[in-house]
Amino acid sequence: MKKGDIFEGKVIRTEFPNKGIIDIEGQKVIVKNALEGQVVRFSINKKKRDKIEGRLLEVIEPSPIEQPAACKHFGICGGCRYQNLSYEQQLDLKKRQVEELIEKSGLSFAIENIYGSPITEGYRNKMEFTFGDEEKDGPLALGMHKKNSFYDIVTLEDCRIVDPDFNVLLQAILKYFKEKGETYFHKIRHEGFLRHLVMRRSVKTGDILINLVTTTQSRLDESEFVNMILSQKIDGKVVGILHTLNDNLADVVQSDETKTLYGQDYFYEYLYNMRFKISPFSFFQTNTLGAEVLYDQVREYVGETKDKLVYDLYTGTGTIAQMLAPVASKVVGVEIVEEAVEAAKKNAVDNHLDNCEFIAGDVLKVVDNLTQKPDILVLDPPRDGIHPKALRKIINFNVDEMVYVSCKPTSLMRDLLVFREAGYEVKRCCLVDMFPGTVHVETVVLLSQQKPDDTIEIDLDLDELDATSAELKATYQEIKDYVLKEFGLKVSSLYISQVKRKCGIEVGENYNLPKSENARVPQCPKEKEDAIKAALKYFAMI
Ligand SMILES: C[S@@+](CC[C@H](N)C(=O)[O-])C[C@H]1O[C@@H](n2cnc3c(N)ncnc32)[C@H](O)[C@@H]1O
Repeated sequence: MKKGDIFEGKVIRTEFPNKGIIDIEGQKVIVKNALEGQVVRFSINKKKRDKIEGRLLEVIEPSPIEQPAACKHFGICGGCRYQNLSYEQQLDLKKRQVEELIEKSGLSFAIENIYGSPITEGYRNKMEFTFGDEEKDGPLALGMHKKNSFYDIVTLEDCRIVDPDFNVLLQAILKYFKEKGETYFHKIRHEGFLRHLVMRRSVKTGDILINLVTTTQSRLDESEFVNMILSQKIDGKVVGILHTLNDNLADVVQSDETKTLYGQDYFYEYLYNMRFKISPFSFFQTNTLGAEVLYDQVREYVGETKDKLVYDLYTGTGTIAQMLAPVASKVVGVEIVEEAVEAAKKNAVDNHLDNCEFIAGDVLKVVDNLTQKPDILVLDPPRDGIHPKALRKIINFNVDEMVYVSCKPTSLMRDLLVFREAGYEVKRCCLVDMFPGTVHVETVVLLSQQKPDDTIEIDLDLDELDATSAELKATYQEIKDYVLKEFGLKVSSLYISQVKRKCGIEVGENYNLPKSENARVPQCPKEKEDAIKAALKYFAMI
């Protein structure tokens, strides 16, 4: 098998996020965007020692789980990859993908559930559209990057995941600039005017904030642009029109200067009847109704907060912090975007919360100054996860429990391995699908520090436990002694019981039952599990 060779094969599974796996002559080939069950033609485009990648050329046979996509741009637009699956199939696939990642990472915990988004279309409250051309030197386009393309843009006439108002406004703005013969900013030549169009809309009020991002290479007729937008027939209400000037070379929305052309430079969104002021550059969950599902899970995993000090690291506009504040002693939020911190402070005042503190800065540095040990930590970092040095400092807080919210399962797994090294185990985990139609999924985990006294509340009557088991060959003490001698590890009876059950050895019904409903049941770490399994093998029990 060499670069350029063409093959046909059936996709055996789709790994996170959208990697089709095909077995060719016993070798695993990764073909991006190929869906499990499809028969595809592909060419080999990368071959490294342990990794072969193919480029999808054609779907020869559809997958039995596929259905016609509702979106007319599906297959061309690089935005959504799972529009051709029923919502149930999407949820099932995302759950299986994360389960596979857990196993591949050598971690062992179960996903309790995957919670779906309350709405699966028009759920996005924010979208960043890009100006460009549909193909080289084609007419002006405004929309999303085409699938696998860095340059070409597909003009979106009817994007299914944004509010219909966005589609109307997008068309009107594109028409306006086309008629003016305006240019888009060319990423190679660094010439041109139009860069991005960012729209945000409150799901609860219908208020819309529009931000046009351009270079300074041309001039915008501000009042004409504003009047054109205000004359559009939409359901919501445009409350602010902004113009951001950005002459940076990087293809991201950032600001050298932002002018308010009309109305205000913020809007409000509501979560749990609390009001949040959202400014143009501050983070806010893009699926408002989905965010409430996500935060319900965060709240459940955080548990009892009465009289407790909570740190909400990577707090954005302070949503999680303010959701927990009414039932906590104090909440401290840390966020790198100053504008978001200002909004968070204002939000806390508006929501009549006087026990929230928000600190602007990098978590990596700010935690050095947080001398008080929190009772609970909530972590909701950006896609790349937690900076390794920040992770160390977070572990040094030595809290009993942490809730980690992640929008990228692969970076979460990397961070969980570090937490495990430091003695934290995943006690609970669930997924929340905030992004229907796309490959993304949000993961929430509850991490618990394993301590010897965690076992105090466990009801263990060892005599009763296995006395009836025909397979009983070694006592718990003999297993413990063996593991200590051979592996230098101390293991509890609870862990032995857990591993025995995993290995299919009958144990008494009473083992591992906590006395109270809220009692924590620590799970045997992988290293100890392996050692116990070795002992069970030694005593010929498995
Ligand atoms: C996934 S968002 C979570 C925000 C918030 N928890 C929410 O649910 O709306 C991650 C946030 O972390 C912020 N951030 C990124 N890097 C950071 C850093 N090094 N220190 C502090 N905040 C950071 C981002 O600006 C963003 O607001």
